[in-house]
Amino acid sequence: MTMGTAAVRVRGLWKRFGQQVAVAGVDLDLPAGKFIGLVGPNGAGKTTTLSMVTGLLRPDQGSVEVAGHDVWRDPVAVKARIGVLPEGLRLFERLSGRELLAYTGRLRGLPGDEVDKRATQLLDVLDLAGAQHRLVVDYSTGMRKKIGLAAALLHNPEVLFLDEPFEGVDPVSAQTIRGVLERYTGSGATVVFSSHVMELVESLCDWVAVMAAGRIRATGTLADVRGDAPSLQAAFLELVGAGTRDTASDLDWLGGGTR
Ligand SMILES: Nc1ncnc2c1ncn2[C@@H]1O[C@H](COP(=O)(O)OP(=O)(O)OP(=O)(O)O)[C@@H](O)[C@H]1O
Repeated sequence: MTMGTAAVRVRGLWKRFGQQVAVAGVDLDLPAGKFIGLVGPNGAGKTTTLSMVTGLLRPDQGSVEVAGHDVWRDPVAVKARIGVLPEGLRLFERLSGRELLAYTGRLRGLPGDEVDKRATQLLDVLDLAGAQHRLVVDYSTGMRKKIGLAAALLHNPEVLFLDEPFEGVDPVSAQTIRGVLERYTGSGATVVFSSHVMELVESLCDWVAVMAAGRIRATGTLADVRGDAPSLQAAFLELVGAGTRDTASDLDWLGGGTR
């Protein structure tokens, strides 16, 4: 894939769960080689969108292309080119971290010695070398994110999708993950990650898509989306119209007063 082409191209994407419309007609072009943040409040539809984009959830309507291939017509081509760290990551709990990477690498069709080499480096960079022979079931939340990230990177994907990768991760591990991702995008790969933490997106991303109530509300470079607002957070609150409600008056019983 050449620079300048879209890493992800979404057209007319819809998903309903019963009465609930989770994704309401999303169109999105995400440029290759960027660090991209998909931001929005809880329930905006980020996870549902990423699940459909990565071939984990079938859309009601619409199309998705990743790295030039249609996700639903050509799933094998797409899955070979992407890495995914899903929300609520499920791992093989009774494997050690090292075994999990070995298994993932072989599933990806990599030769055994290459898997060993890459696994050793990833475990080292992600500060998991000391825990590599412990079972995944005994890993902490942050360690699980890191081993999940290692598994998603092992085959050197063109596009990496991360759903809330920093949730439950301590600042030191977050810095480590960040370093790995920056190096990876620096080499021309694309990272798409979802988050509701604006400061994080602002400090990491060069491109953002703002989502609310199942729709894309703004998309573009960080500077474009931020506009004249002092921060992405402020721009975001303006976009989704959440800055005006006086929440304090709704909770007048909270603190002090009657119990
Ligand atoms: N499997 C499901 N069944 C029913 N409703 C669902 C399902 N998955 C998502 N939803 C609903 O769709 C909407 C979008 O959810 P989604 O998880 O995509 O949001 P999100 O932006 O990822 O939120 P968060 O930041 O809280 O993870 C929500 O109203 C949610 O309740």
